[in-house]
Amino acid sequence: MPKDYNQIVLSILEFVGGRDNIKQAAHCLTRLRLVLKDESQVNQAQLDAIEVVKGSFAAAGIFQIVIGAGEVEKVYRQLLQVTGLKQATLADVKEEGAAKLNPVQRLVKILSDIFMPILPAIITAGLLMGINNLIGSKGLFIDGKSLLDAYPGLQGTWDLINMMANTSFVFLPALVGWSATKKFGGSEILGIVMGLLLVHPDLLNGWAYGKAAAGIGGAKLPYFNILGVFHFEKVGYQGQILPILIAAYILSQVEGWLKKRVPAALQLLIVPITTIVITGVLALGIIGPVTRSIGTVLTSGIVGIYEHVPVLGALIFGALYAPLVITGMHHMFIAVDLQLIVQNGGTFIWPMIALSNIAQGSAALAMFWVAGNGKEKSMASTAALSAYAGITEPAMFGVNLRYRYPFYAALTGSVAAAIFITLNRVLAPAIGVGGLPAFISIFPQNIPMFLVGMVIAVAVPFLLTVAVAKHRLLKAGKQGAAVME
Ligand SMILES: OC[C@H]1O[C@H](O[C@H]2O[C@H](CO)[C@@H](O)[C@H](O)[C@H]2O)[C@H](O)[C@@H](O)[C@@H]1O
Repeated sequence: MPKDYNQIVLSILEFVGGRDNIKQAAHCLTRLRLVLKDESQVNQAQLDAIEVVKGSFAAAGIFQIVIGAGEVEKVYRQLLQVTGLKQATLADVKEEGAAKLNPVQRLVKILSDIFMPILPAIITAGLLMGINNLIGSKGLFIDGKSLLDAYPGLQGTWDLINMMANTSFVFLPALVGWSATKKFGGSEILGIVMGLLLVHPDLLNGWAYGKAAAGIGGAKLPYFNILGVFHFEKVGYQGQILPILIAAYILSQVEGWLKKRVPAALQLLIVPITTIVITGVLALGIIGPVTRSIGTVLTSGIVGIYEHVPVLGALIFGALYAPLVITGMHHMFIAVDLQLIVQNGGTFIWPMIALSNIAQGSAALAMFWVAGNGKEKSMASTAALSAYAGITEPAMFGVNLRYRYPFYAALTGSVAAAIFITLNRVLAPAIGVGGLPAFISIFPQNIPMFLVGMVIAVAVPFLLTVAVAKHRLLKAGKQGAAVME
């Protein structure tokens, strides 16, 4: 029987507090996103019981109703018709939602919004680095030798892959500069220039900073001497994110301030050059050195937790990462990962992220195994595949959260795997695909322990989910329905 979308919309309206409680409405691929005046008016139990609703939650100031791909547009169209609300874009709704956040939530959201667009570049680097690791590691395929030692003809290919892999890391400030100025409302091209300035070849390469600062082997820090009055370090910020984040914010402010004051006819002549010179001097003279020190302190703090209370850290992260993905704020961890890679030589966070994603995939796979009907089965298999490739939303919203127990099983597996790899000091030199291919982006000497972690992340959620499903079947004595309740 065809669905009555008019009735569905009327029910949704009733349980979100009526038409008057909705400020704005948009939709994404699977969810209806509402900015509500008062979220306490929502009757969530009744809302979730509506035929097409697969779940609902509030995150980042937006009330999200999971409906599913294809169907959500129909509900949205009907909602606009019934309520007379104006069509809004996701960006409009996000902006409106952000106004409701507290300062910490807002900061997390800003970081997430900045790092999400550069993810493809970073993952490409992680995958290429992984391939290079495999070719260059001794004893991985041949006793005491790397593939490179055994087949020297691979050297040229290895060098080329290495260069491609490094590119996003060496020029990371330019990527962040683009994304951050975009977020802060400045000119993206000036953000890119500012990022490139911070890694200019005339500056001492940032990777050599420690050696030069400590005077190892007679190395010295070079300085800019500005008219004999100011002296500041002539050092680059390769792979660093804090200096460009702050510089991009200041650049956007300076540019915005100037644009409001300089007559339109003179703007191109005056605004970009003044913006770049002011921000460039501040970036190299103050922001860079200060944020380098802040970065060192923050990294030491995170590494300190990892060193002193590894189990607690892994437990919290393993359990909270997936819920954070639900809110969409998880991309801020890219910033933490990058900071750890540059200052700690590797990240212990991203390997846990990959295992958390795998755990969600395995719970969905178990639902595929136990699901009775064709539609549920196909949904669960597609969702599991997607999570194994690093994208967990279909598994979480489409399967695991709908039935809850697979989600808890996935969290249990994620925690167990996170504790295991943390105790075994698994580190990654880069961020790769956070799913089954993740192992190639782990330091070669840590790959065996990471693979054990992967087995845990696959087996625990799968077995737990199947066990609970079978238990429900036994209790209910009928196929399908009990599993899917
Ligand atoms: O943090 C690096 C990872 O980023 C992506 O995964 C994360 O975002 C996905 C989309 O929101 C989400 O489904 C996943 O659970 C998050 O870990 C990327 O897909 C991963 O490959 C990458 O390692």
